Amino acid sequence: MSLPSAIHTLDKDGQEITTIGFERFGFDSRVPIDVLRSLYLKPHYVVNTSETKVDDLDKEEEDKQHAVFGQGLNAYQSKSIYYPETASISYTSLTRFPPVKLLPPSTRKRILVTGGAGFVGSHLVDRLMLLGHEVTVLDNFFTGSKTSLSHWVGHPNFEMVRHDVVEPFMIECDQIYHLACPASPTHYQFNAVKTIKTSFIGTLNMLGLAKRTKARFLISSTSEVYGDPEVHPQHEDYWGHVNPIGPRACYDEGKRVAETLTYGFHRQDGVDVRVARIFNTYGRPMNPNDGRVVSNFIIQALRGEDLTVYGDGKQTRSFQYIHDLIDGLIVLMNSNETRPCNIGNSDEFTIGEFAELIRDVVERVQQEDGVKPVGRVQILYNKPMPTDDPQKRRPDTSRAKESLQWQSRWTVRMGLEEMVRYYKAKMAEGSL
Ligand SMILES: O=c1ccn([C@@H]2O[C@H](COP(=O)(O)OP(=O)(O)O[C@H]3OC[C@@H](O)[C@H](O)[C@H]3O)[C@@H](O)[C@H]2O)c(=O)[nH]1
Repeated sequence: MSLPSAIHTLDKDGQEITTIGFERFGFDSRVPIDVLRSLYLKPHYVVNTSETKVDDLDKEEEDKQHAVFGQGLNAYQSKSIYYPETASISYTSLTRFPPVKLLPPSTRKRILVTGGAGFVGSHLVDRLMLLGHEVTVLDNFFTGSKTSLSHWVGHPNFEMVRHDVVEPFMIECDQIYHLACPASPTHYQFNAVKTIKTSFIGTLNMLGLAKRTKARFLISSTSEVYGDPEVHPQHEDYWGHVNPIGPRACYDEGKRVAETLTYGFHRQDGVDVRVARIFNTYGRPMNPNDGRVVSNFIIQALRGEDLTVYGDGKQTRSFQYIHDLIDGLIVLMNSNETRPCNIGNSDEFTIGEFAELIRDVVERVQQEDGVKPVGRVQILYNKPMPTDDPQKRRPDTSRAKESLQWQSRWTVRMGLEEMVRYYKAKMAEGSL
């Protein structure tokens, strides 16, 4: 089989990205990008009809799709085979796990990741596993999915537990990445009381665990703690402008109280803490139905539907690709920085400009793949602005630069191209 040409990704300085991660603060987080892609860009479903045999699909279509991203690397994924005639599905298991680093016990860490089956969590877990650590994932699967980590199930370094962090959990560990909480406005507003309970009680439980085990504790906070900011760009010293009773408050105020708790345990009990304030992040496997702007616009453009901008489209956001965020989280965890740290990309767009960029990227990818456009999708400005939607948002990342020597490497366009290709492949499979 002839392989489609591999994707070359250039960073902001025009250098090809072949490896992700850094060696910093005595912790080496580098892994080849192709190995990571072979895990997260693999199509999930193979559709099996009476005309096609599963074996043919495995060898031909799936490997071809996969090779675009993985440069011919073997796929380390279980498969989900869908039989439309009987509306049933069968799952295959792995015969071999992706190779992980062999670390001596002195450097191998026992790491707990709450929300590890979610969008950010699953990328973090892939990275920590490949680096050779022992990883335990807690997830209640409200927004996370088991399939995002199915390639690790059964691995001796990996455990996945269905658990809701609002209940206490006991385990011996060295580091805790506490990510559990729905993050898209649609999901976190679905059950506001549950969201604030997750941030408050869930964080209280995990800090209690960190205190008992003396584990280092990192919480994923958010740019939403700045609310609808009156200071631009947002530096960590800015206290924010949040409506405490509005529809976003369950998330904003939940994360603010989670930060307060974190520093309470730090001052009172000496818990070793790290606080990442995460700005808008995108990438696969962002839930295509979670309502966030990046997945909405990409899917609309791929389907030939008009793009729905809320309000006048003059509100701004700054989007970072998932790999930059994971680099930032790992560097922060292993640094000595105990103050809150913004992790984001400072390239700022109005949402109107961003809609144009996505339309452009989708058209370019379609052209490269020889797809004839039926017509140009339109950008519509006739939807109401959601209540309390922040008017502008851009991180001041000077603290991360100075203290972590971290800054984003991915251009927004490069990340979007990878994501567009992934969703396009999923649509071609019929699984989106
Ligand atoms: O279809 C859409 C979706 C969204 N939007 C707009 O696009 C902007 C971004 O919206 P998103 O829902 O993607 O994300 P928001 O910035 O509102 O919230 C996010 O903030 C940071 C993170 O903590 C969370 O991921 C999320 O809460 C908003 O102004 C929104 O009104 C559209 O114009 N059209």
